[in-house]
Amino acid sequence: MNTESNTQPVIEARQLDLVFQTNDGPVQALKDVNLTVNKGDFVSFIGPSGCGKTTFLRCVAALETPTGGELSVNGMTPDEARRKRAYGYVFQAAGLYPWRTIAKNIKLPLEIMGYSRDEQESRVRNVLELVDLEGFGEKFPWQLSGGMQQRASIARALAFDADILLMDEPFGALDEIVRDHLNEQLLALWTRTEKTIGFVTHSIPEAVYLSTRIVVMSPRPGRITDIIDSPLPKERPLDIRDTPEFIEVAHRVREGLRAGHSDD
Ligand SMILES: Nc1ncnc2c1ncn2[C@@H]1O[C@H](COP(=O)(O)OP(=O)(O)OP(=O)(O)O)[C@@H](O)[C@H]1O
Repeated sequence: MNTESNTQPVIEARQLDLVFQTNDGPVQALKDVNLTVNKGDFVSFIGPSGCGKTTFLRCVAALETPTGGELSVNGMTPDEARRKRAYGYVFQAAGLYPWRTIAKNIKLPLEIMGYSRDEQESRVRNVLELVDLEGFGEKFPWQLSGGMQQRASIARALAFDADILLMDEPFGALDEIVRDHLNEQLLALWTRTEKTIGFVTHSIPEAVYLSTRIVVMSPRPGRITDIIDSPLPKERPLDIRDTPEFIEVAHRVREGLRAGHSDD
């Protein structure tokens, strides 16, 4: 693999702050967040509820505006990056329209953007194949299992072929066996497409299994307590979770989470 492409910054946050003004006073959701995500990284954000994981992802997607510091996405402001369709966003709930088929759900943003019919068709075929849902385009969301719906929503996020994929706890609501399977498929997709992925999770094994870097966060105010570069190889069968290397990384994440708590 080309190591140069690995050090090309895609997301850069410097001294990022975000304070929400609420009726109960200001809430500091992010404080002094410094992070560089390089091209092709798989970065997980882990931390207790309220530590700012979603807020950080939403800042990258220009859905929130930081109140301090700097943030760039592909060398642009998040707003510019959004206009250039630099990323796809996957939410915790699949969020598919029940009255549209899977193919038509994936097509919707492409229709809005004015892609030709042929282009829409070929993109839908492509992304359905990427998430292993060939042949399901004409089904309605309710005809698919929860895991398949989530894969369809990943397909929709991939339809623009953006090189960044932002995923906010996409598998949080699924049972462990389905989640394991989706984790394997997501890794295969990441290897195949070389996308840069930002992934929010509450699960230590999920973060360690998937990531090249793990960002451990703590709440009140939301900040980064540790950034772990994973020593695990890119090729990861599920049973890598039983190896000493995996257990050691998981241990460090747990320590980071504990350290964040003791500062409360
Ligand atoms: N629009 C908003 N207005 C006011 N406060 C907000 C808003 N969005 C988030 N917050 C607050 O900012 C903090 C960070 O929230 P955020 O959702 O980013 O945390 P999180 O780590 O993603 O949590 P979870 O794991 O529960 O999803 C929390 O204290 C939350 O209540």
